[in-house]
Amino acid sequence: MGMTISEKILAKAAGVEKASAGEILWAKVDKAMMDDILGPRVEIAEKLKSLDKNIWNKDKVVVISDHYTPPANAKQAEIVKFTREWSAANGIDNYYEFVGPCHQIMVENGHALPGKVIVGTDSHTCMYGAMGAFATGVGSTEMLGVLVTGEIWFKVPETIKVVWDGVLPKGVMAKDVVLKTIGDIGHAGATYKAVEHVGTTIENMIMDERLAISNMAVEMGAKVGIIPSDEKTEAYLAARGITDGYEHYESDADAVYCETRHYKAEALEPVVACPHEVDNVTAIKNVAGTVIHQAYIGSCTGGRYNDLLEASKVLKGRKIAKGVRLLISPASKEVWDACEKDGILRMLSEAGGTILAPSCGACLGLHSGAIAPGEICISSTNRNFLGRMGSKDSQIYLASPVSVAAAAIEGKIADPRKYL
Ligand SMILES: CC(C)[C@H](C(=O)O)[C@@H](O)C(=O)O
Ligand code: SF4
Repeated sequence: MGMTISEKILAKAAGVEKASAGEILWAKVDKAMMDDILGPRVEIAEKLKSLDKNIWNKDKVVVISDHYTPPANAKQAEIVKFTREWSAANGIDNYYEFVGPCHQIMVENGHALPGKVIVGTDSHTCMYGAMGAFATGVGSTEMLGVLVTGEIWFKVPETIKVVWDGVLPKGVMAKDVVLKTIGDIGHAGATYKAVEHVGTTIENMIMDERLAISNMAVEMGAKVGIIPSDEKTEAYLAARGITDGYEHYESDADAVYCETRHYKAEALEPVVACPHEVDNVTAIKNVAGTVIHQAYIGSCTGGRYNDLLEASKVLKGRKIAKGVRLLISPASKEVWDACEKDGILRMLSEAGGTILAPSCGACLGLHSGAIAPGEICISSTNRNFLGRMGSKDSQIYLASPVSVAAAAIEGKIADPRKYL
């Protein structure tokens, strides 16, 4: 009986020949990521000191201040200062701040490589599954164990295989693919499972699109959301000067899956996740005309170069509706710079968009872009829980960047395909 990609990566990390779903094993961690909100807080630092232990391998630790940058108040500034100083005092060279959400920074800087085991103090660490890594979010206490031992235990997850074949229609993006998948599997339907995304639709996706898919694995309860790495992954890494130090894995033809789902890309139309659950998914045509007050394009889910590029194609030569706010937060400084160089930010701004700093910001209502009571926001982010982006008396529709852009033009939820 063959192995799935997850079983293979975990077997390698545990130093064993074979691993099967359900087994418990201790895996060596290749990279440990901590963000400013759940990372090296005072408790972790105090505990580490009291254990009088050193960090197992400082080169394998990455710390990123992203949820509280730019700080909205003194408290947030203090947390960023503590995170910065803790990282310096502990010899963590891989420290980043004010450059955007942690997951985009991890991928852009080559900290998420194929075949690796990566854990992070953020639930969307699963995003690196798009690079062919076994990557998952952990709590601060588990991270403390990793910092000291360099290892963590896993129950090898069963795998759900999700096959998307065919060519996506114009105006339909990876975000529609993953929302449709989550809508069908349910927000807890993949709890503690690995979801493996394969098929010609996925193979033909650029990395920016694959990252959006793996980013949302946790929104169906999954441990990881893996896409087998390939020549596109290699090219993405080579463009960043990384040509070795990783290995490709793919599932065996006779690997065992607990479930397999098949989808035809041509049948997919633009969808939204309606308030207040990510799996409350329906076709845009069923909610078209819903008035919106804010349109948001940003976050580690939907703020990448391709997201802003596709949104700019919808908005090119057009203006957003009077009374609507279109906020755009590039997923990183690198994305900002590239979009500025290519005139994309200018185009979005001329359409009436407001460009915000690369940050977690509005995605979880921490600062720039929070929404008021009674307001409705359509957003390219990954969560629409009650109060997620601000007031508990507001509503969030999750959609692709082109659907967000179309809604900004009309001031109400609209099908993006008419603008392309
Ligand atoms: C870190 C934490 C506050 C949270 C997560 O773990 O995902 C946040 O990033 C989010 O998107 O809800
Ligand atoms: S951008 Fe949003 S989803 Fe991503 S890490 Fe930040 S808060 Fe979490």
